[in-house]
Amino acid sequence: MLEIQHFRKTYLTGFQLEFNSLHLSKGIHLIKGENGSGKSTLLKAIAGIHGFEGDVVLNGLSLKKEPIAFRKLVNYSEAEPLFPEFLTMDELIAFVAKTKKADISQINSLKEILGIGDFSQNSISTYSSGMLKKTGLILAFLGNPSLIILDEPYTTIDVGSQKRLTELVNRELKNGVNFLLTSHIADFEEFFTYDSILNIADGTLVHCHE
Ligand SMILES: Nc1ncnc2c1ncn2[C@@H]1O[C@H](COP(=O)(O)OP(=O)(O)OP(=O)(O)O)[C@@H](O)[C@H]1O
Repeated sequence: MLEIQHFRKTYLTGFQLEFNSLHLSKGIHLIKGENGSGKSTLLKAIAGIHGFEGDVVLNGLSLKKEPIAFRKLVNYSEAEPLFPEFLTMDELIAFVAKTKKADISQINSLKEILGIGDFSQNSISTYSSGMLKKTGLILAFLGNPSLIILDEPYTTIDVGSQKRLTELVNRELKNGVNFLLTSHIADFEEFFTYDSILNIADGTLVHCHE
């Protein structure tokens, strides 16, 4: 499903993440690592959000050679999402739904699963951290992505929403969607049957088990 070749990302601060190759099969994969180890850095690179050396290939499509087609297949939810404060969730959803070709029934279903209610009509400036996270999560499921990247999806959302999010991920897995996740929650590894677990430490990435 996903191939990463000759990956290197260096920040001006001196932090570097580097590995030669990674192959992930279809399914769901977990990336673990201590604070500051580089999990978000890797996810943002795979999502095509920031530059890096090397290439990422999803279902045969190269991020470097076919960036627009690649990005159409990948959806991403940030660990701590930030959105323009003057917009409402509904306006953000409408914009992303258009680019991702999502229909109204999918939007309504995602809003119900995450317990949004009428809150989506309010401007983002009024949102709690949980509501901000839910906004990012809804955007990440819109359309028909091949890969959904969720960075710390369970942080800040309530227990009921966590449970329904787990059911949603499992449902989409059955529909053939692939997932790449990170989490700090201790019992998170029990939530899913992972196809592989990876660990980032000392500036590199290794498979823990498959
Ligand atoms: N835009 C940036 N510019 C410079 N350094 C950065 C930038 N983003 C991240 N870093 C640094 O890169 C390293 C890895 O950060 P990253 O956010 O990828 O870690 P993480 O594993 O996701 O951490 P956490 O578990 O705390 O979310 C850290 O040392 C961080 O300070």
